[in-house]
Amino acid sequence: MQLSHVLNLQLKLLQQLQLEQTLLRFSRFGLLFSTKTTQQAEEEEKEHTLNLFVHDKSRTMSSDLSDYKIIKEGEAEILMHAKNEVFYNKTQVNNRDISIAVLRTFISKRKQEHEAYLSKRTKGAQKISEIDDSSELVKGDVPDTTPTEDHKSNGGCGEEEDISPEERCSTMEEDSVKVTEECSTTEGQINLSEGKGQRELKPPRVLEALSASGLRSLRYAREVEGIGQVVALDNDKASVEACRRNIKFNGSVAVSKVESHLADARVYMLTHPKEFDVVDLDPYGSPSVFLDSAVQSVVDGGMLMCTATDMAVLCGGNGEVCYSKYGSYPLRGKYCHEMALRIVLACIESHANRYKRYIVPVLSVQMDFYLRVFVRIYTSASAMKNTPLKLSYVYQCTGCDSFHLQPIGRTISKNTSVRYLPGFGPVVPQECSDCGKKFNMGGPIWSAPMHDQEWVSAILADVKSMKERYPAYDRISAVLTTISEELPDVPLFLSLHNLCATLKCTSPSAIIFRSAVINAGYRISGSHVNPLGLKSDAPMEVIWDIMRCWVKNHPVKPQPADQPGSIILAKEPTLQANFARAVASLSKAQAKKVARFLPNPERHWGPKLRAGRQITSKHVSLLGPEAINGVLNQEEDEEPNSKRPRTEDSVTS
Ligand SMILES: C[S@@+](CC[C@H](N)C(=O)[O-])C[C@H]1O[C@@H](n2cnc3c(N)ncnc32)[C@H](O)[C@@H]1O
Ligand SMILES: [Zn+2]
Repeated sequence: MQLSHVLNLQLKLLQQLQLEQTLLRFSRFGLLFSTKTTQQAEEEEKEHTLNLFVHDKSRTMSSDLSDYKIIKEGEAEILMHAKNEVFYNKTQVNNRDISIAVLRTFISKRKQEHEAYLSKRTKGAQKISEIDDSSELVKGDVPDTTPTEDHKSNGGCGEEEDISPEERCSTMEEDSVKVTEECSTTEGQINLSEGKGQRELKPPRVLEALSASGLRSLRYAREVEGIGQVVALDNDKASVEACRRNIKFNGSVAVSKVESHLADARVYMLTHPKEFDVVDLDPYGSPSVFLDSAVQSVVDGGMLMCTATDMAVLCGGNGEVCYSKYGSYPLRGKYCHEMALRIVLACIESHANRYKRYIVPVLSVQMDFYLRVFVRIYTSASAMKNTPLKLSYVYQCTGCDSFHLQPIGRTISKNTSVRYLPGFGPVVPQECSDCGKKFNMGGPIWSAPMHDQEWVSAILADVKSMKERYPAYDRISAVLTTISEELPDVPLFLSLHNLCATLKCTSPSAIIFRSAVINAGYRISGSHVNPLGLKSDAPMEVIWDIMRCWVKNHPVKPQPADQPGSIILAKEPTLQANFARAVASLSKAQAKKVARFLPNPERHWGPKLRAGRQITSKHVSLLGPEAINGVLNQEEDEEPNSKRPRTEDSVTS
């Protein structure tokens, strides 16, 4: 809707309400105590904001209202300058919708955990009281189990003693600790109100560290029930100005909940340690420079939400750049988008470990042109020792599609103690046992689960229960459905097309291949990052045996003997593959014909540049070739789709 049209409507409304103008007003933009309906009051607030905006001489943008339009996403509305469309990136609606869904689930889980904590404490208190009664103590001697304000909470650790978990853990031997994790924070336990165990659970405080025009913060404040204060930061003056205007434009709920600051997010987060239940990082490009301060700003049991749009870097375009930013080497396999997720998770874990903290991923999504991870953060020097068990290097064969994971650490358990040791290696010989070629080594990556399937089900159920509240419902429910069916304990995936390209054979259908894997006694699933990706716990030699059997029935043309495919096919299979269709060869969603992958809703569905910058071919690493092609093709006035590569996203299930 045009802004002038909105203004006209609002002015008409104002004339009708002239008599009511003398009604009490608590603050310029605050609550109205009047006979007006809430909607009328909100409309008036908007008009007031617009008037102030028009007469405000200090703003940096044009005062011609026709230069602005109102953008509505979810329940939030923002004013956007026509010349600065970077203030609104429509493609990020999926990102914001998923974040809202995770936030809703976080609030409900946090409440459940708090209730469980309280009931545990009450039972504990009763027990102590019984013991004390039986030992004939006077009433006043019964210890008070209510956590005090001064008590140092560690998400449940160290509640009984006035000793920090760090202190407790530092008294332990270096590589041998009790299995009973005295210091570890039970996953799922939460910080109670800013690190101080309290009976009352305060609404969660959210920090949107890189907020731009504040759309995300406004959506959080207006759409997520039970949310507390939302702090929106940006180091760009025009963005903060826009954000403040938008807060006012969104009425009293937004005004009371969202505050905007001009600040460098890194400084702000460092100076607000363990203060926010949720920290949201949504940068242009890489989040790497924000991670160290972000992991420190989250309360124990709180959540870090983090976007990365530098997919070209994370996917191996410039391996050395990725290493410098994230501390991991990417590989250019078909699984590179999942590897990107796992590189970011490993990087966050590494920053968390510096502060005796560790992460528990609840959801990791790669979609459109970016990735987004949602991890909870806990403090425990003891649990942190498990980090090397959750990280692996990846050996990727340069000749065939084989890959192998090399865990960084291992443990030996004896009675009640665990010894932490370096991993055995190498897990592969110098030359690939399938095709004889050498390996590239990438990583380290996060090789533990990157989603918590219980969370995924809860998020999906929540999304389905309020379809109309998610503008990107179709897309996010499809992605969440596919994630809910991913094998949780199998990092990375195979590409059936690549296997066939190596052997130069025709491809079996996914159902036939899946059946053969299942019939051989292994598990197999899809992957949300690639409609053609197949996750399986079957070892590579089993996969190649299945393919050898397939080629026996579907012969290939003779190839030079030194080709990887020829070397693989020269060996006889030790396993007799059974291609009979297995019941589980279709996932539940596939069987029910539930959408798992959706095409992009429109052309040029991609990222945007910082305010004021023009897209050129130099931006390929930030935006990806698709977006670049789109813009450059448009510039050249060519048919925009003519040069665009067909993306995997555009394949429907
Ligand atoms: C991609 S935009 C954020 C979009 C927003 N989260 C949303 O959903 O609409 C990234 C923002 O980060 C801001 N930014 C970059 N570096 C920053 C820093 N060090 N501190 C604070 N803000 C920063 C930029 O000015 C920009 O507005
Ligand atoms: Zn090989």
